[in-house]
Amino acid sequence: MASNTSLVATVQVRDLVRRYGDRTVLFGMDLDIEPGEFVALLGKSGSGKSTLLRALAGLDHDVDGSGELAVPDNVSVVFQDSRLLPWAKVLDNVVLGLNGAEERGRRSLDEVGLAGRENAWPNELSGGEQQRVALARSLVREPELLLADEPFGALDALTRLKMHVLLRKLCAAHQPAVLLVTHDVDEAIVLADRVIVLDAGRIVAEETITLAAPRSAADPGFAAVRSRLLDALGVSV
Ligand SMILES: Nc1ncnc2c1ncn2[C@@H]1O[C@H](COP(=O)(O)OP(=O)(O)OP(=O)(O)O)[C@@H](O)[C@H]1O
Repeated sequence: MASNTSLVATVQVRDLVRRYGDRTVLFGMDLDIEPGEFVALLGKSGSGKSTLLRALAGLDHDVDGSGELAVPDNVSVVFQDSRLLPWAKVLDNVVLGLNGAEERGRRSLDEVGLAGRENAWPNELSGGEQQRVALARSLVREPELLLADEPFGALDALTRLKMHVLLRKLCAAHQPAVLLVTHDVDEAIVLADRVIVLDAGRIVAEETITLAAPRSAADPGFAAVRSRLLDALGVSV
């Protein structure tokens, strides 16, 4: 018998307006993110990307605005800096606030390639390793929605590429819906199912990425998507 259950979007944003004082930075935004969908958000500096992410994370109590937001209860956020507690060891950072989750925490550390580092202090890890811990801390909570604000922005190019591979693997395993804020057009194309371009608080372009895996910048299809996105960003090459 055919099922008539319809897919309910994990994120529903309707007519979202956000203002700092008398300055409007999001102008009536609409956005749906489906379960397990990976959406990347591109935009120039100041276009409103972090404001949108903070609204979805419920971290924007200081901002005026209106509109409707539906997000799941179980949301994890990863920022550019890992925000690990310096006085807690790696495993304790991962399972902070979760009772009896040590075994799950160990498995998460294993998944991000940090088995054996459970008892290290955060300052004994490289920047890339600290971001791996931040990912483990998010994913151990099995979020329905993962919000990531430039999570690889502070990493060197090689580490960033390794983190792309890791994030794809983790998303395939855990299937959260993802909203990734990034300045990096290639990162967006490599990782996302859909890329959205924001300009001055409005969505000005959207691309569904259908390139076959592994996605390579050498692929002509990749170059075509990149060129359209750069156009939308107002960058001529
Ligand atoms: N707390 C705040 N008070 C006043 N204005 C703010 C505040 N936070 C952000 N803004 C302004 O809102 C606009 C959008 O900021 P937002 O941080 O969302 O942009 P962004 O696209 O994430 O930029 P970036 O890529 O540089 O991080 C910017 O012009 C910024 O100056």
